[in-house]
Amino acid sequence: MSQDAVSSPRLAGQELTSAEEKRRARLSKLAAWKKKKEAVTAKQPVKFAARARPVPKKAAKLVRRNLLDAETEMSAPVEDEIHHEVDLDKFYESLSTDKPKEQGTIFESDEELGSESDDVDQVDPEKLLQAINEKNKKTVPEHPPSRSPFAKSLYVENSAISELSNEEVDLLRLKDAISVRGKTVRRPIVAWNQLGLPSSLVSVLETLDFAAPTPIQCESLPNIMSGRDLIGIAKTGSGKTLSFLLPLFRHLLANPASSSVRALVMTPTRELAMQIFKECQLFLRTLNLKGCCCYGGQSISHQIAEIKKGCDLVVATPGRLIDLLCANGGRVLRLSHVTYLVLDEADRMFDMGFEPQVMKILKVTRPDRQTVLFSATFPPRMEALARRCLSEPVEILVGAKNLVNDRIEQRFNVLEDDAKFPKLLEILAKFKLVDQGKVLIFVDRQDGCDLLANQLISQGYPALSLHGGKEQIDRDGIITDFKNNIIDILVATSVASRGLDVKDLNLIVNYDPPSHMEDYVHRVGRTGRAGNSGTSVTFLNRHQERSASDIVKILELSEAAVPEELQKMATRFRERLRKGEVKYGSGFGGRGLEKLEEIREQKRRLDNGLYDEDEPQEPGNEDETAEVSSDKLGNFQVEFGSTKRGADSAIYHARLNINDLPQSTRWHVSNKDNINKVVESTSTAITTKGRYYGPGKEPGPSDDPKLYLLIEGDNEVGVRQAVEMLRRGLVEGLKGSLEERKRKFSIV
Ligand SMILES: Nc1ncnc2c1ncn2[C@@H]1O[C@H](COP(=O)(O)OP(=O)(O)OP(=O)(O)O)[C@@H](O)[C@H]1O
Repeated sequence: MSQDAVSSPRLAGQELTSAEEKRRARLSKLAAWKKKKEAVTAKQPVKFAARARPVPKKAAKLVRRNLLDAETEMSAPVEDEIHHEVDLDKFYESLSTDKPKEQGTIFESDEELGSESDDVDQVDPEKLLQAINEKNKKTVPEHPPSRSPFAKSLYVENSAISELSNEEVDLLRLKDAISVRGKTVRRPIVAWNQLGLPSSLVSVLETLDFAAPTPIQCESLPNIMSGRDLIGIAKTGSGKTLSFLLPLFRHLLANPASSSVRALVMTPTRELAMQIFKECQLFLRTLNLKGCCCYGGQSISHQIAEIKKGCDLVVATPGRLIDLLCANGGRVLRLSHVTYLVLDEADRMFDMGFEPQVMKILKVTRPDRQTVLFSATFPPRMEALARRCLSEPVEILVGAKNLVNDRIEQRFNVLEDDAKFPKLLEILAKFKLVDQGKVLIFVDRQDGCDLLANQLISQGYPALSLHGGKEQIDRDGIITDFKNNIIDILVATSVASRGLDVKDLNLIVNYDPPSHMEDYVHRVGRTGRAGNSGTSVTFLNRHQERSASDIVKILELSEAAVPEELQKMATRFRERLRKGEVKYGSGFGGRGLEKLEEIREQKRRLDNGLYDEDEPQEPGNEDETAEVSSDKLGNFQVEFGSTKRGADSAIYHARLNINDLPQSTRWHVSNKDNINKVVESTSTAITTKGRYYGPGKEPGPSDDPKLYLLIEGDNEVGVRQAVEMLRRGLVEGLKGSLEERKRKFSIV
């Protein structure tokens, strides 16, 4: 497709000159979109298939909304939970005006931004790449950090704890399989009253009515309240949130009020940010403090207004936080007074693409701040990165890393794909006979998510679906409805796997097994929380031996029983390992385990014909580093376009040529996990097309084209976001190749 075929998001024939004109055009586009959506919504007849059981009135209404969402959402502007929704749009705007980008414009709302995507397709791909790189170099406005003294050592050990012998302390830790590391680690407490809290915080704890602290709280609270940086790893549902919130509010109380934000909690997802902020409410009310929750998909102007009123605490996702920090030249939000910082679900936070954002944010907080980091899973590769943000941290590990809570009964069904739905119905029927609790069903794709929810509805099980392709307002509403018992079955992608704390959620079904084992731990960890028990059922087909092998490893590490069938699959997989047919590796670390993902990916690529015989098949073995130079970036060619689908709708696409990139970079950008993340976040479909042609080879007129990724979506914003995410993967891949090269040449 040529550049001429590129669709322009501009209104035809109009040359928009002023920002105000452009703004009006965006608003009118948005209004047209909304009108269209309303019209579609009003027209859709809602049909329910024969019901096996009556559907409650309110639930039926919600289910109807769910159905309608599934039908209309494709035309909605899609935003992801963490990404640069505002940044990217600002960037597009800067391209269209061809002026140096001003830092920190205040935008009207995210919706407006979502529809703003001028002119980028008019730009030469190389210029585009160059400009995106420029954007990435953009710095968050810095302000001199506050130098006013603050107190962080706020803990005096209770005499009952001091009197314990070292052996008694060891025994306490042994009981809960706790390991601690670090200089002068505090002894654990065993009761709330050993924390020496001020009466206002005691009254909050009384309201919460938690009889005793959980193991992670026992260990982390004395250390954090002593002012130490801390890495806390504990199972899902073990009370990590209070482990960082209680010291946070203790810290705020102990230090003088300020007109600036003093404490910051960063979380990877919007849902988690909302949930944590909800947990803050009781503290904020009781202590007469102010907080603000900032995440994408919500009106930024509302958040700006809240911040301007003055906030002691901000709970935020990194992408939106950066937007706020840049807004109005840095005059809206400053973090130069932040003395207490939390990174929740830290491993995800450092996951692909988010590290630079987190680092930028950390850079504009006080360097002498206290930083704490919590997660249930923490792959070894994240540790070094995390340590860069903390100073001499105490490390607390409750139980073994990456293990499933032992209050969760883990069941497995090995079955053919077409037997999955009948089995699900059977499980639901049995569950509903004996349990009034809620059910969360995980699938791996957004379309599968809507489909399964609708299939369940047709069988008389009112269900909602939740995934990254839904508008934020719907996502919020769906979670609220699920939490408030309006609906008791939720079908979701892994967007709901982390942090979600829903009472009486007693059954998790992995309708599709998760691709990462960390994700397995988080998914099943939505049940069996706060000392309750729960059940998880995971469906696998007999070809998913690798997943079986990983799960068996988790079960073995957790000292849980391993079902015979699963064991057989794992044994078969390990047998193939021994024969050298596959190599092993997994998210659970260990030097020999690192490469599994790559090997799986390599096989998939071979199956898909991504390599030809001329090309070395083991990534990293060949010396391709000579290829890696900055001018290689010029090969990152993107072609945007659209095809009309009807009078007023179109399918948007982008074609990203990857054939001529270095092999490991191509690998990095197009590996399954990366693609899944992008698809999940942007509601696009991504397919590998064409065929690989080695250096110097070109396709003939009747040959398949060179290898490329085809990104398709119902809205342009999603397609462009997908391209941006892939581009980030590409840059990482290039960096990786260069680092690899450095390593190769520095070892003597
Ligand atoms: N000391 C306690 N006693 C009883 N319940 C508690 C205690 N502390 C926290 N809880 C409750 O336990 C539940 C799980 O806590 P929380 O959400 O903090 O878990 P988590 O470890 O952060 O889980 P995840 O890793 O899945 O995010 C919440 O409903 C919380 O209110």
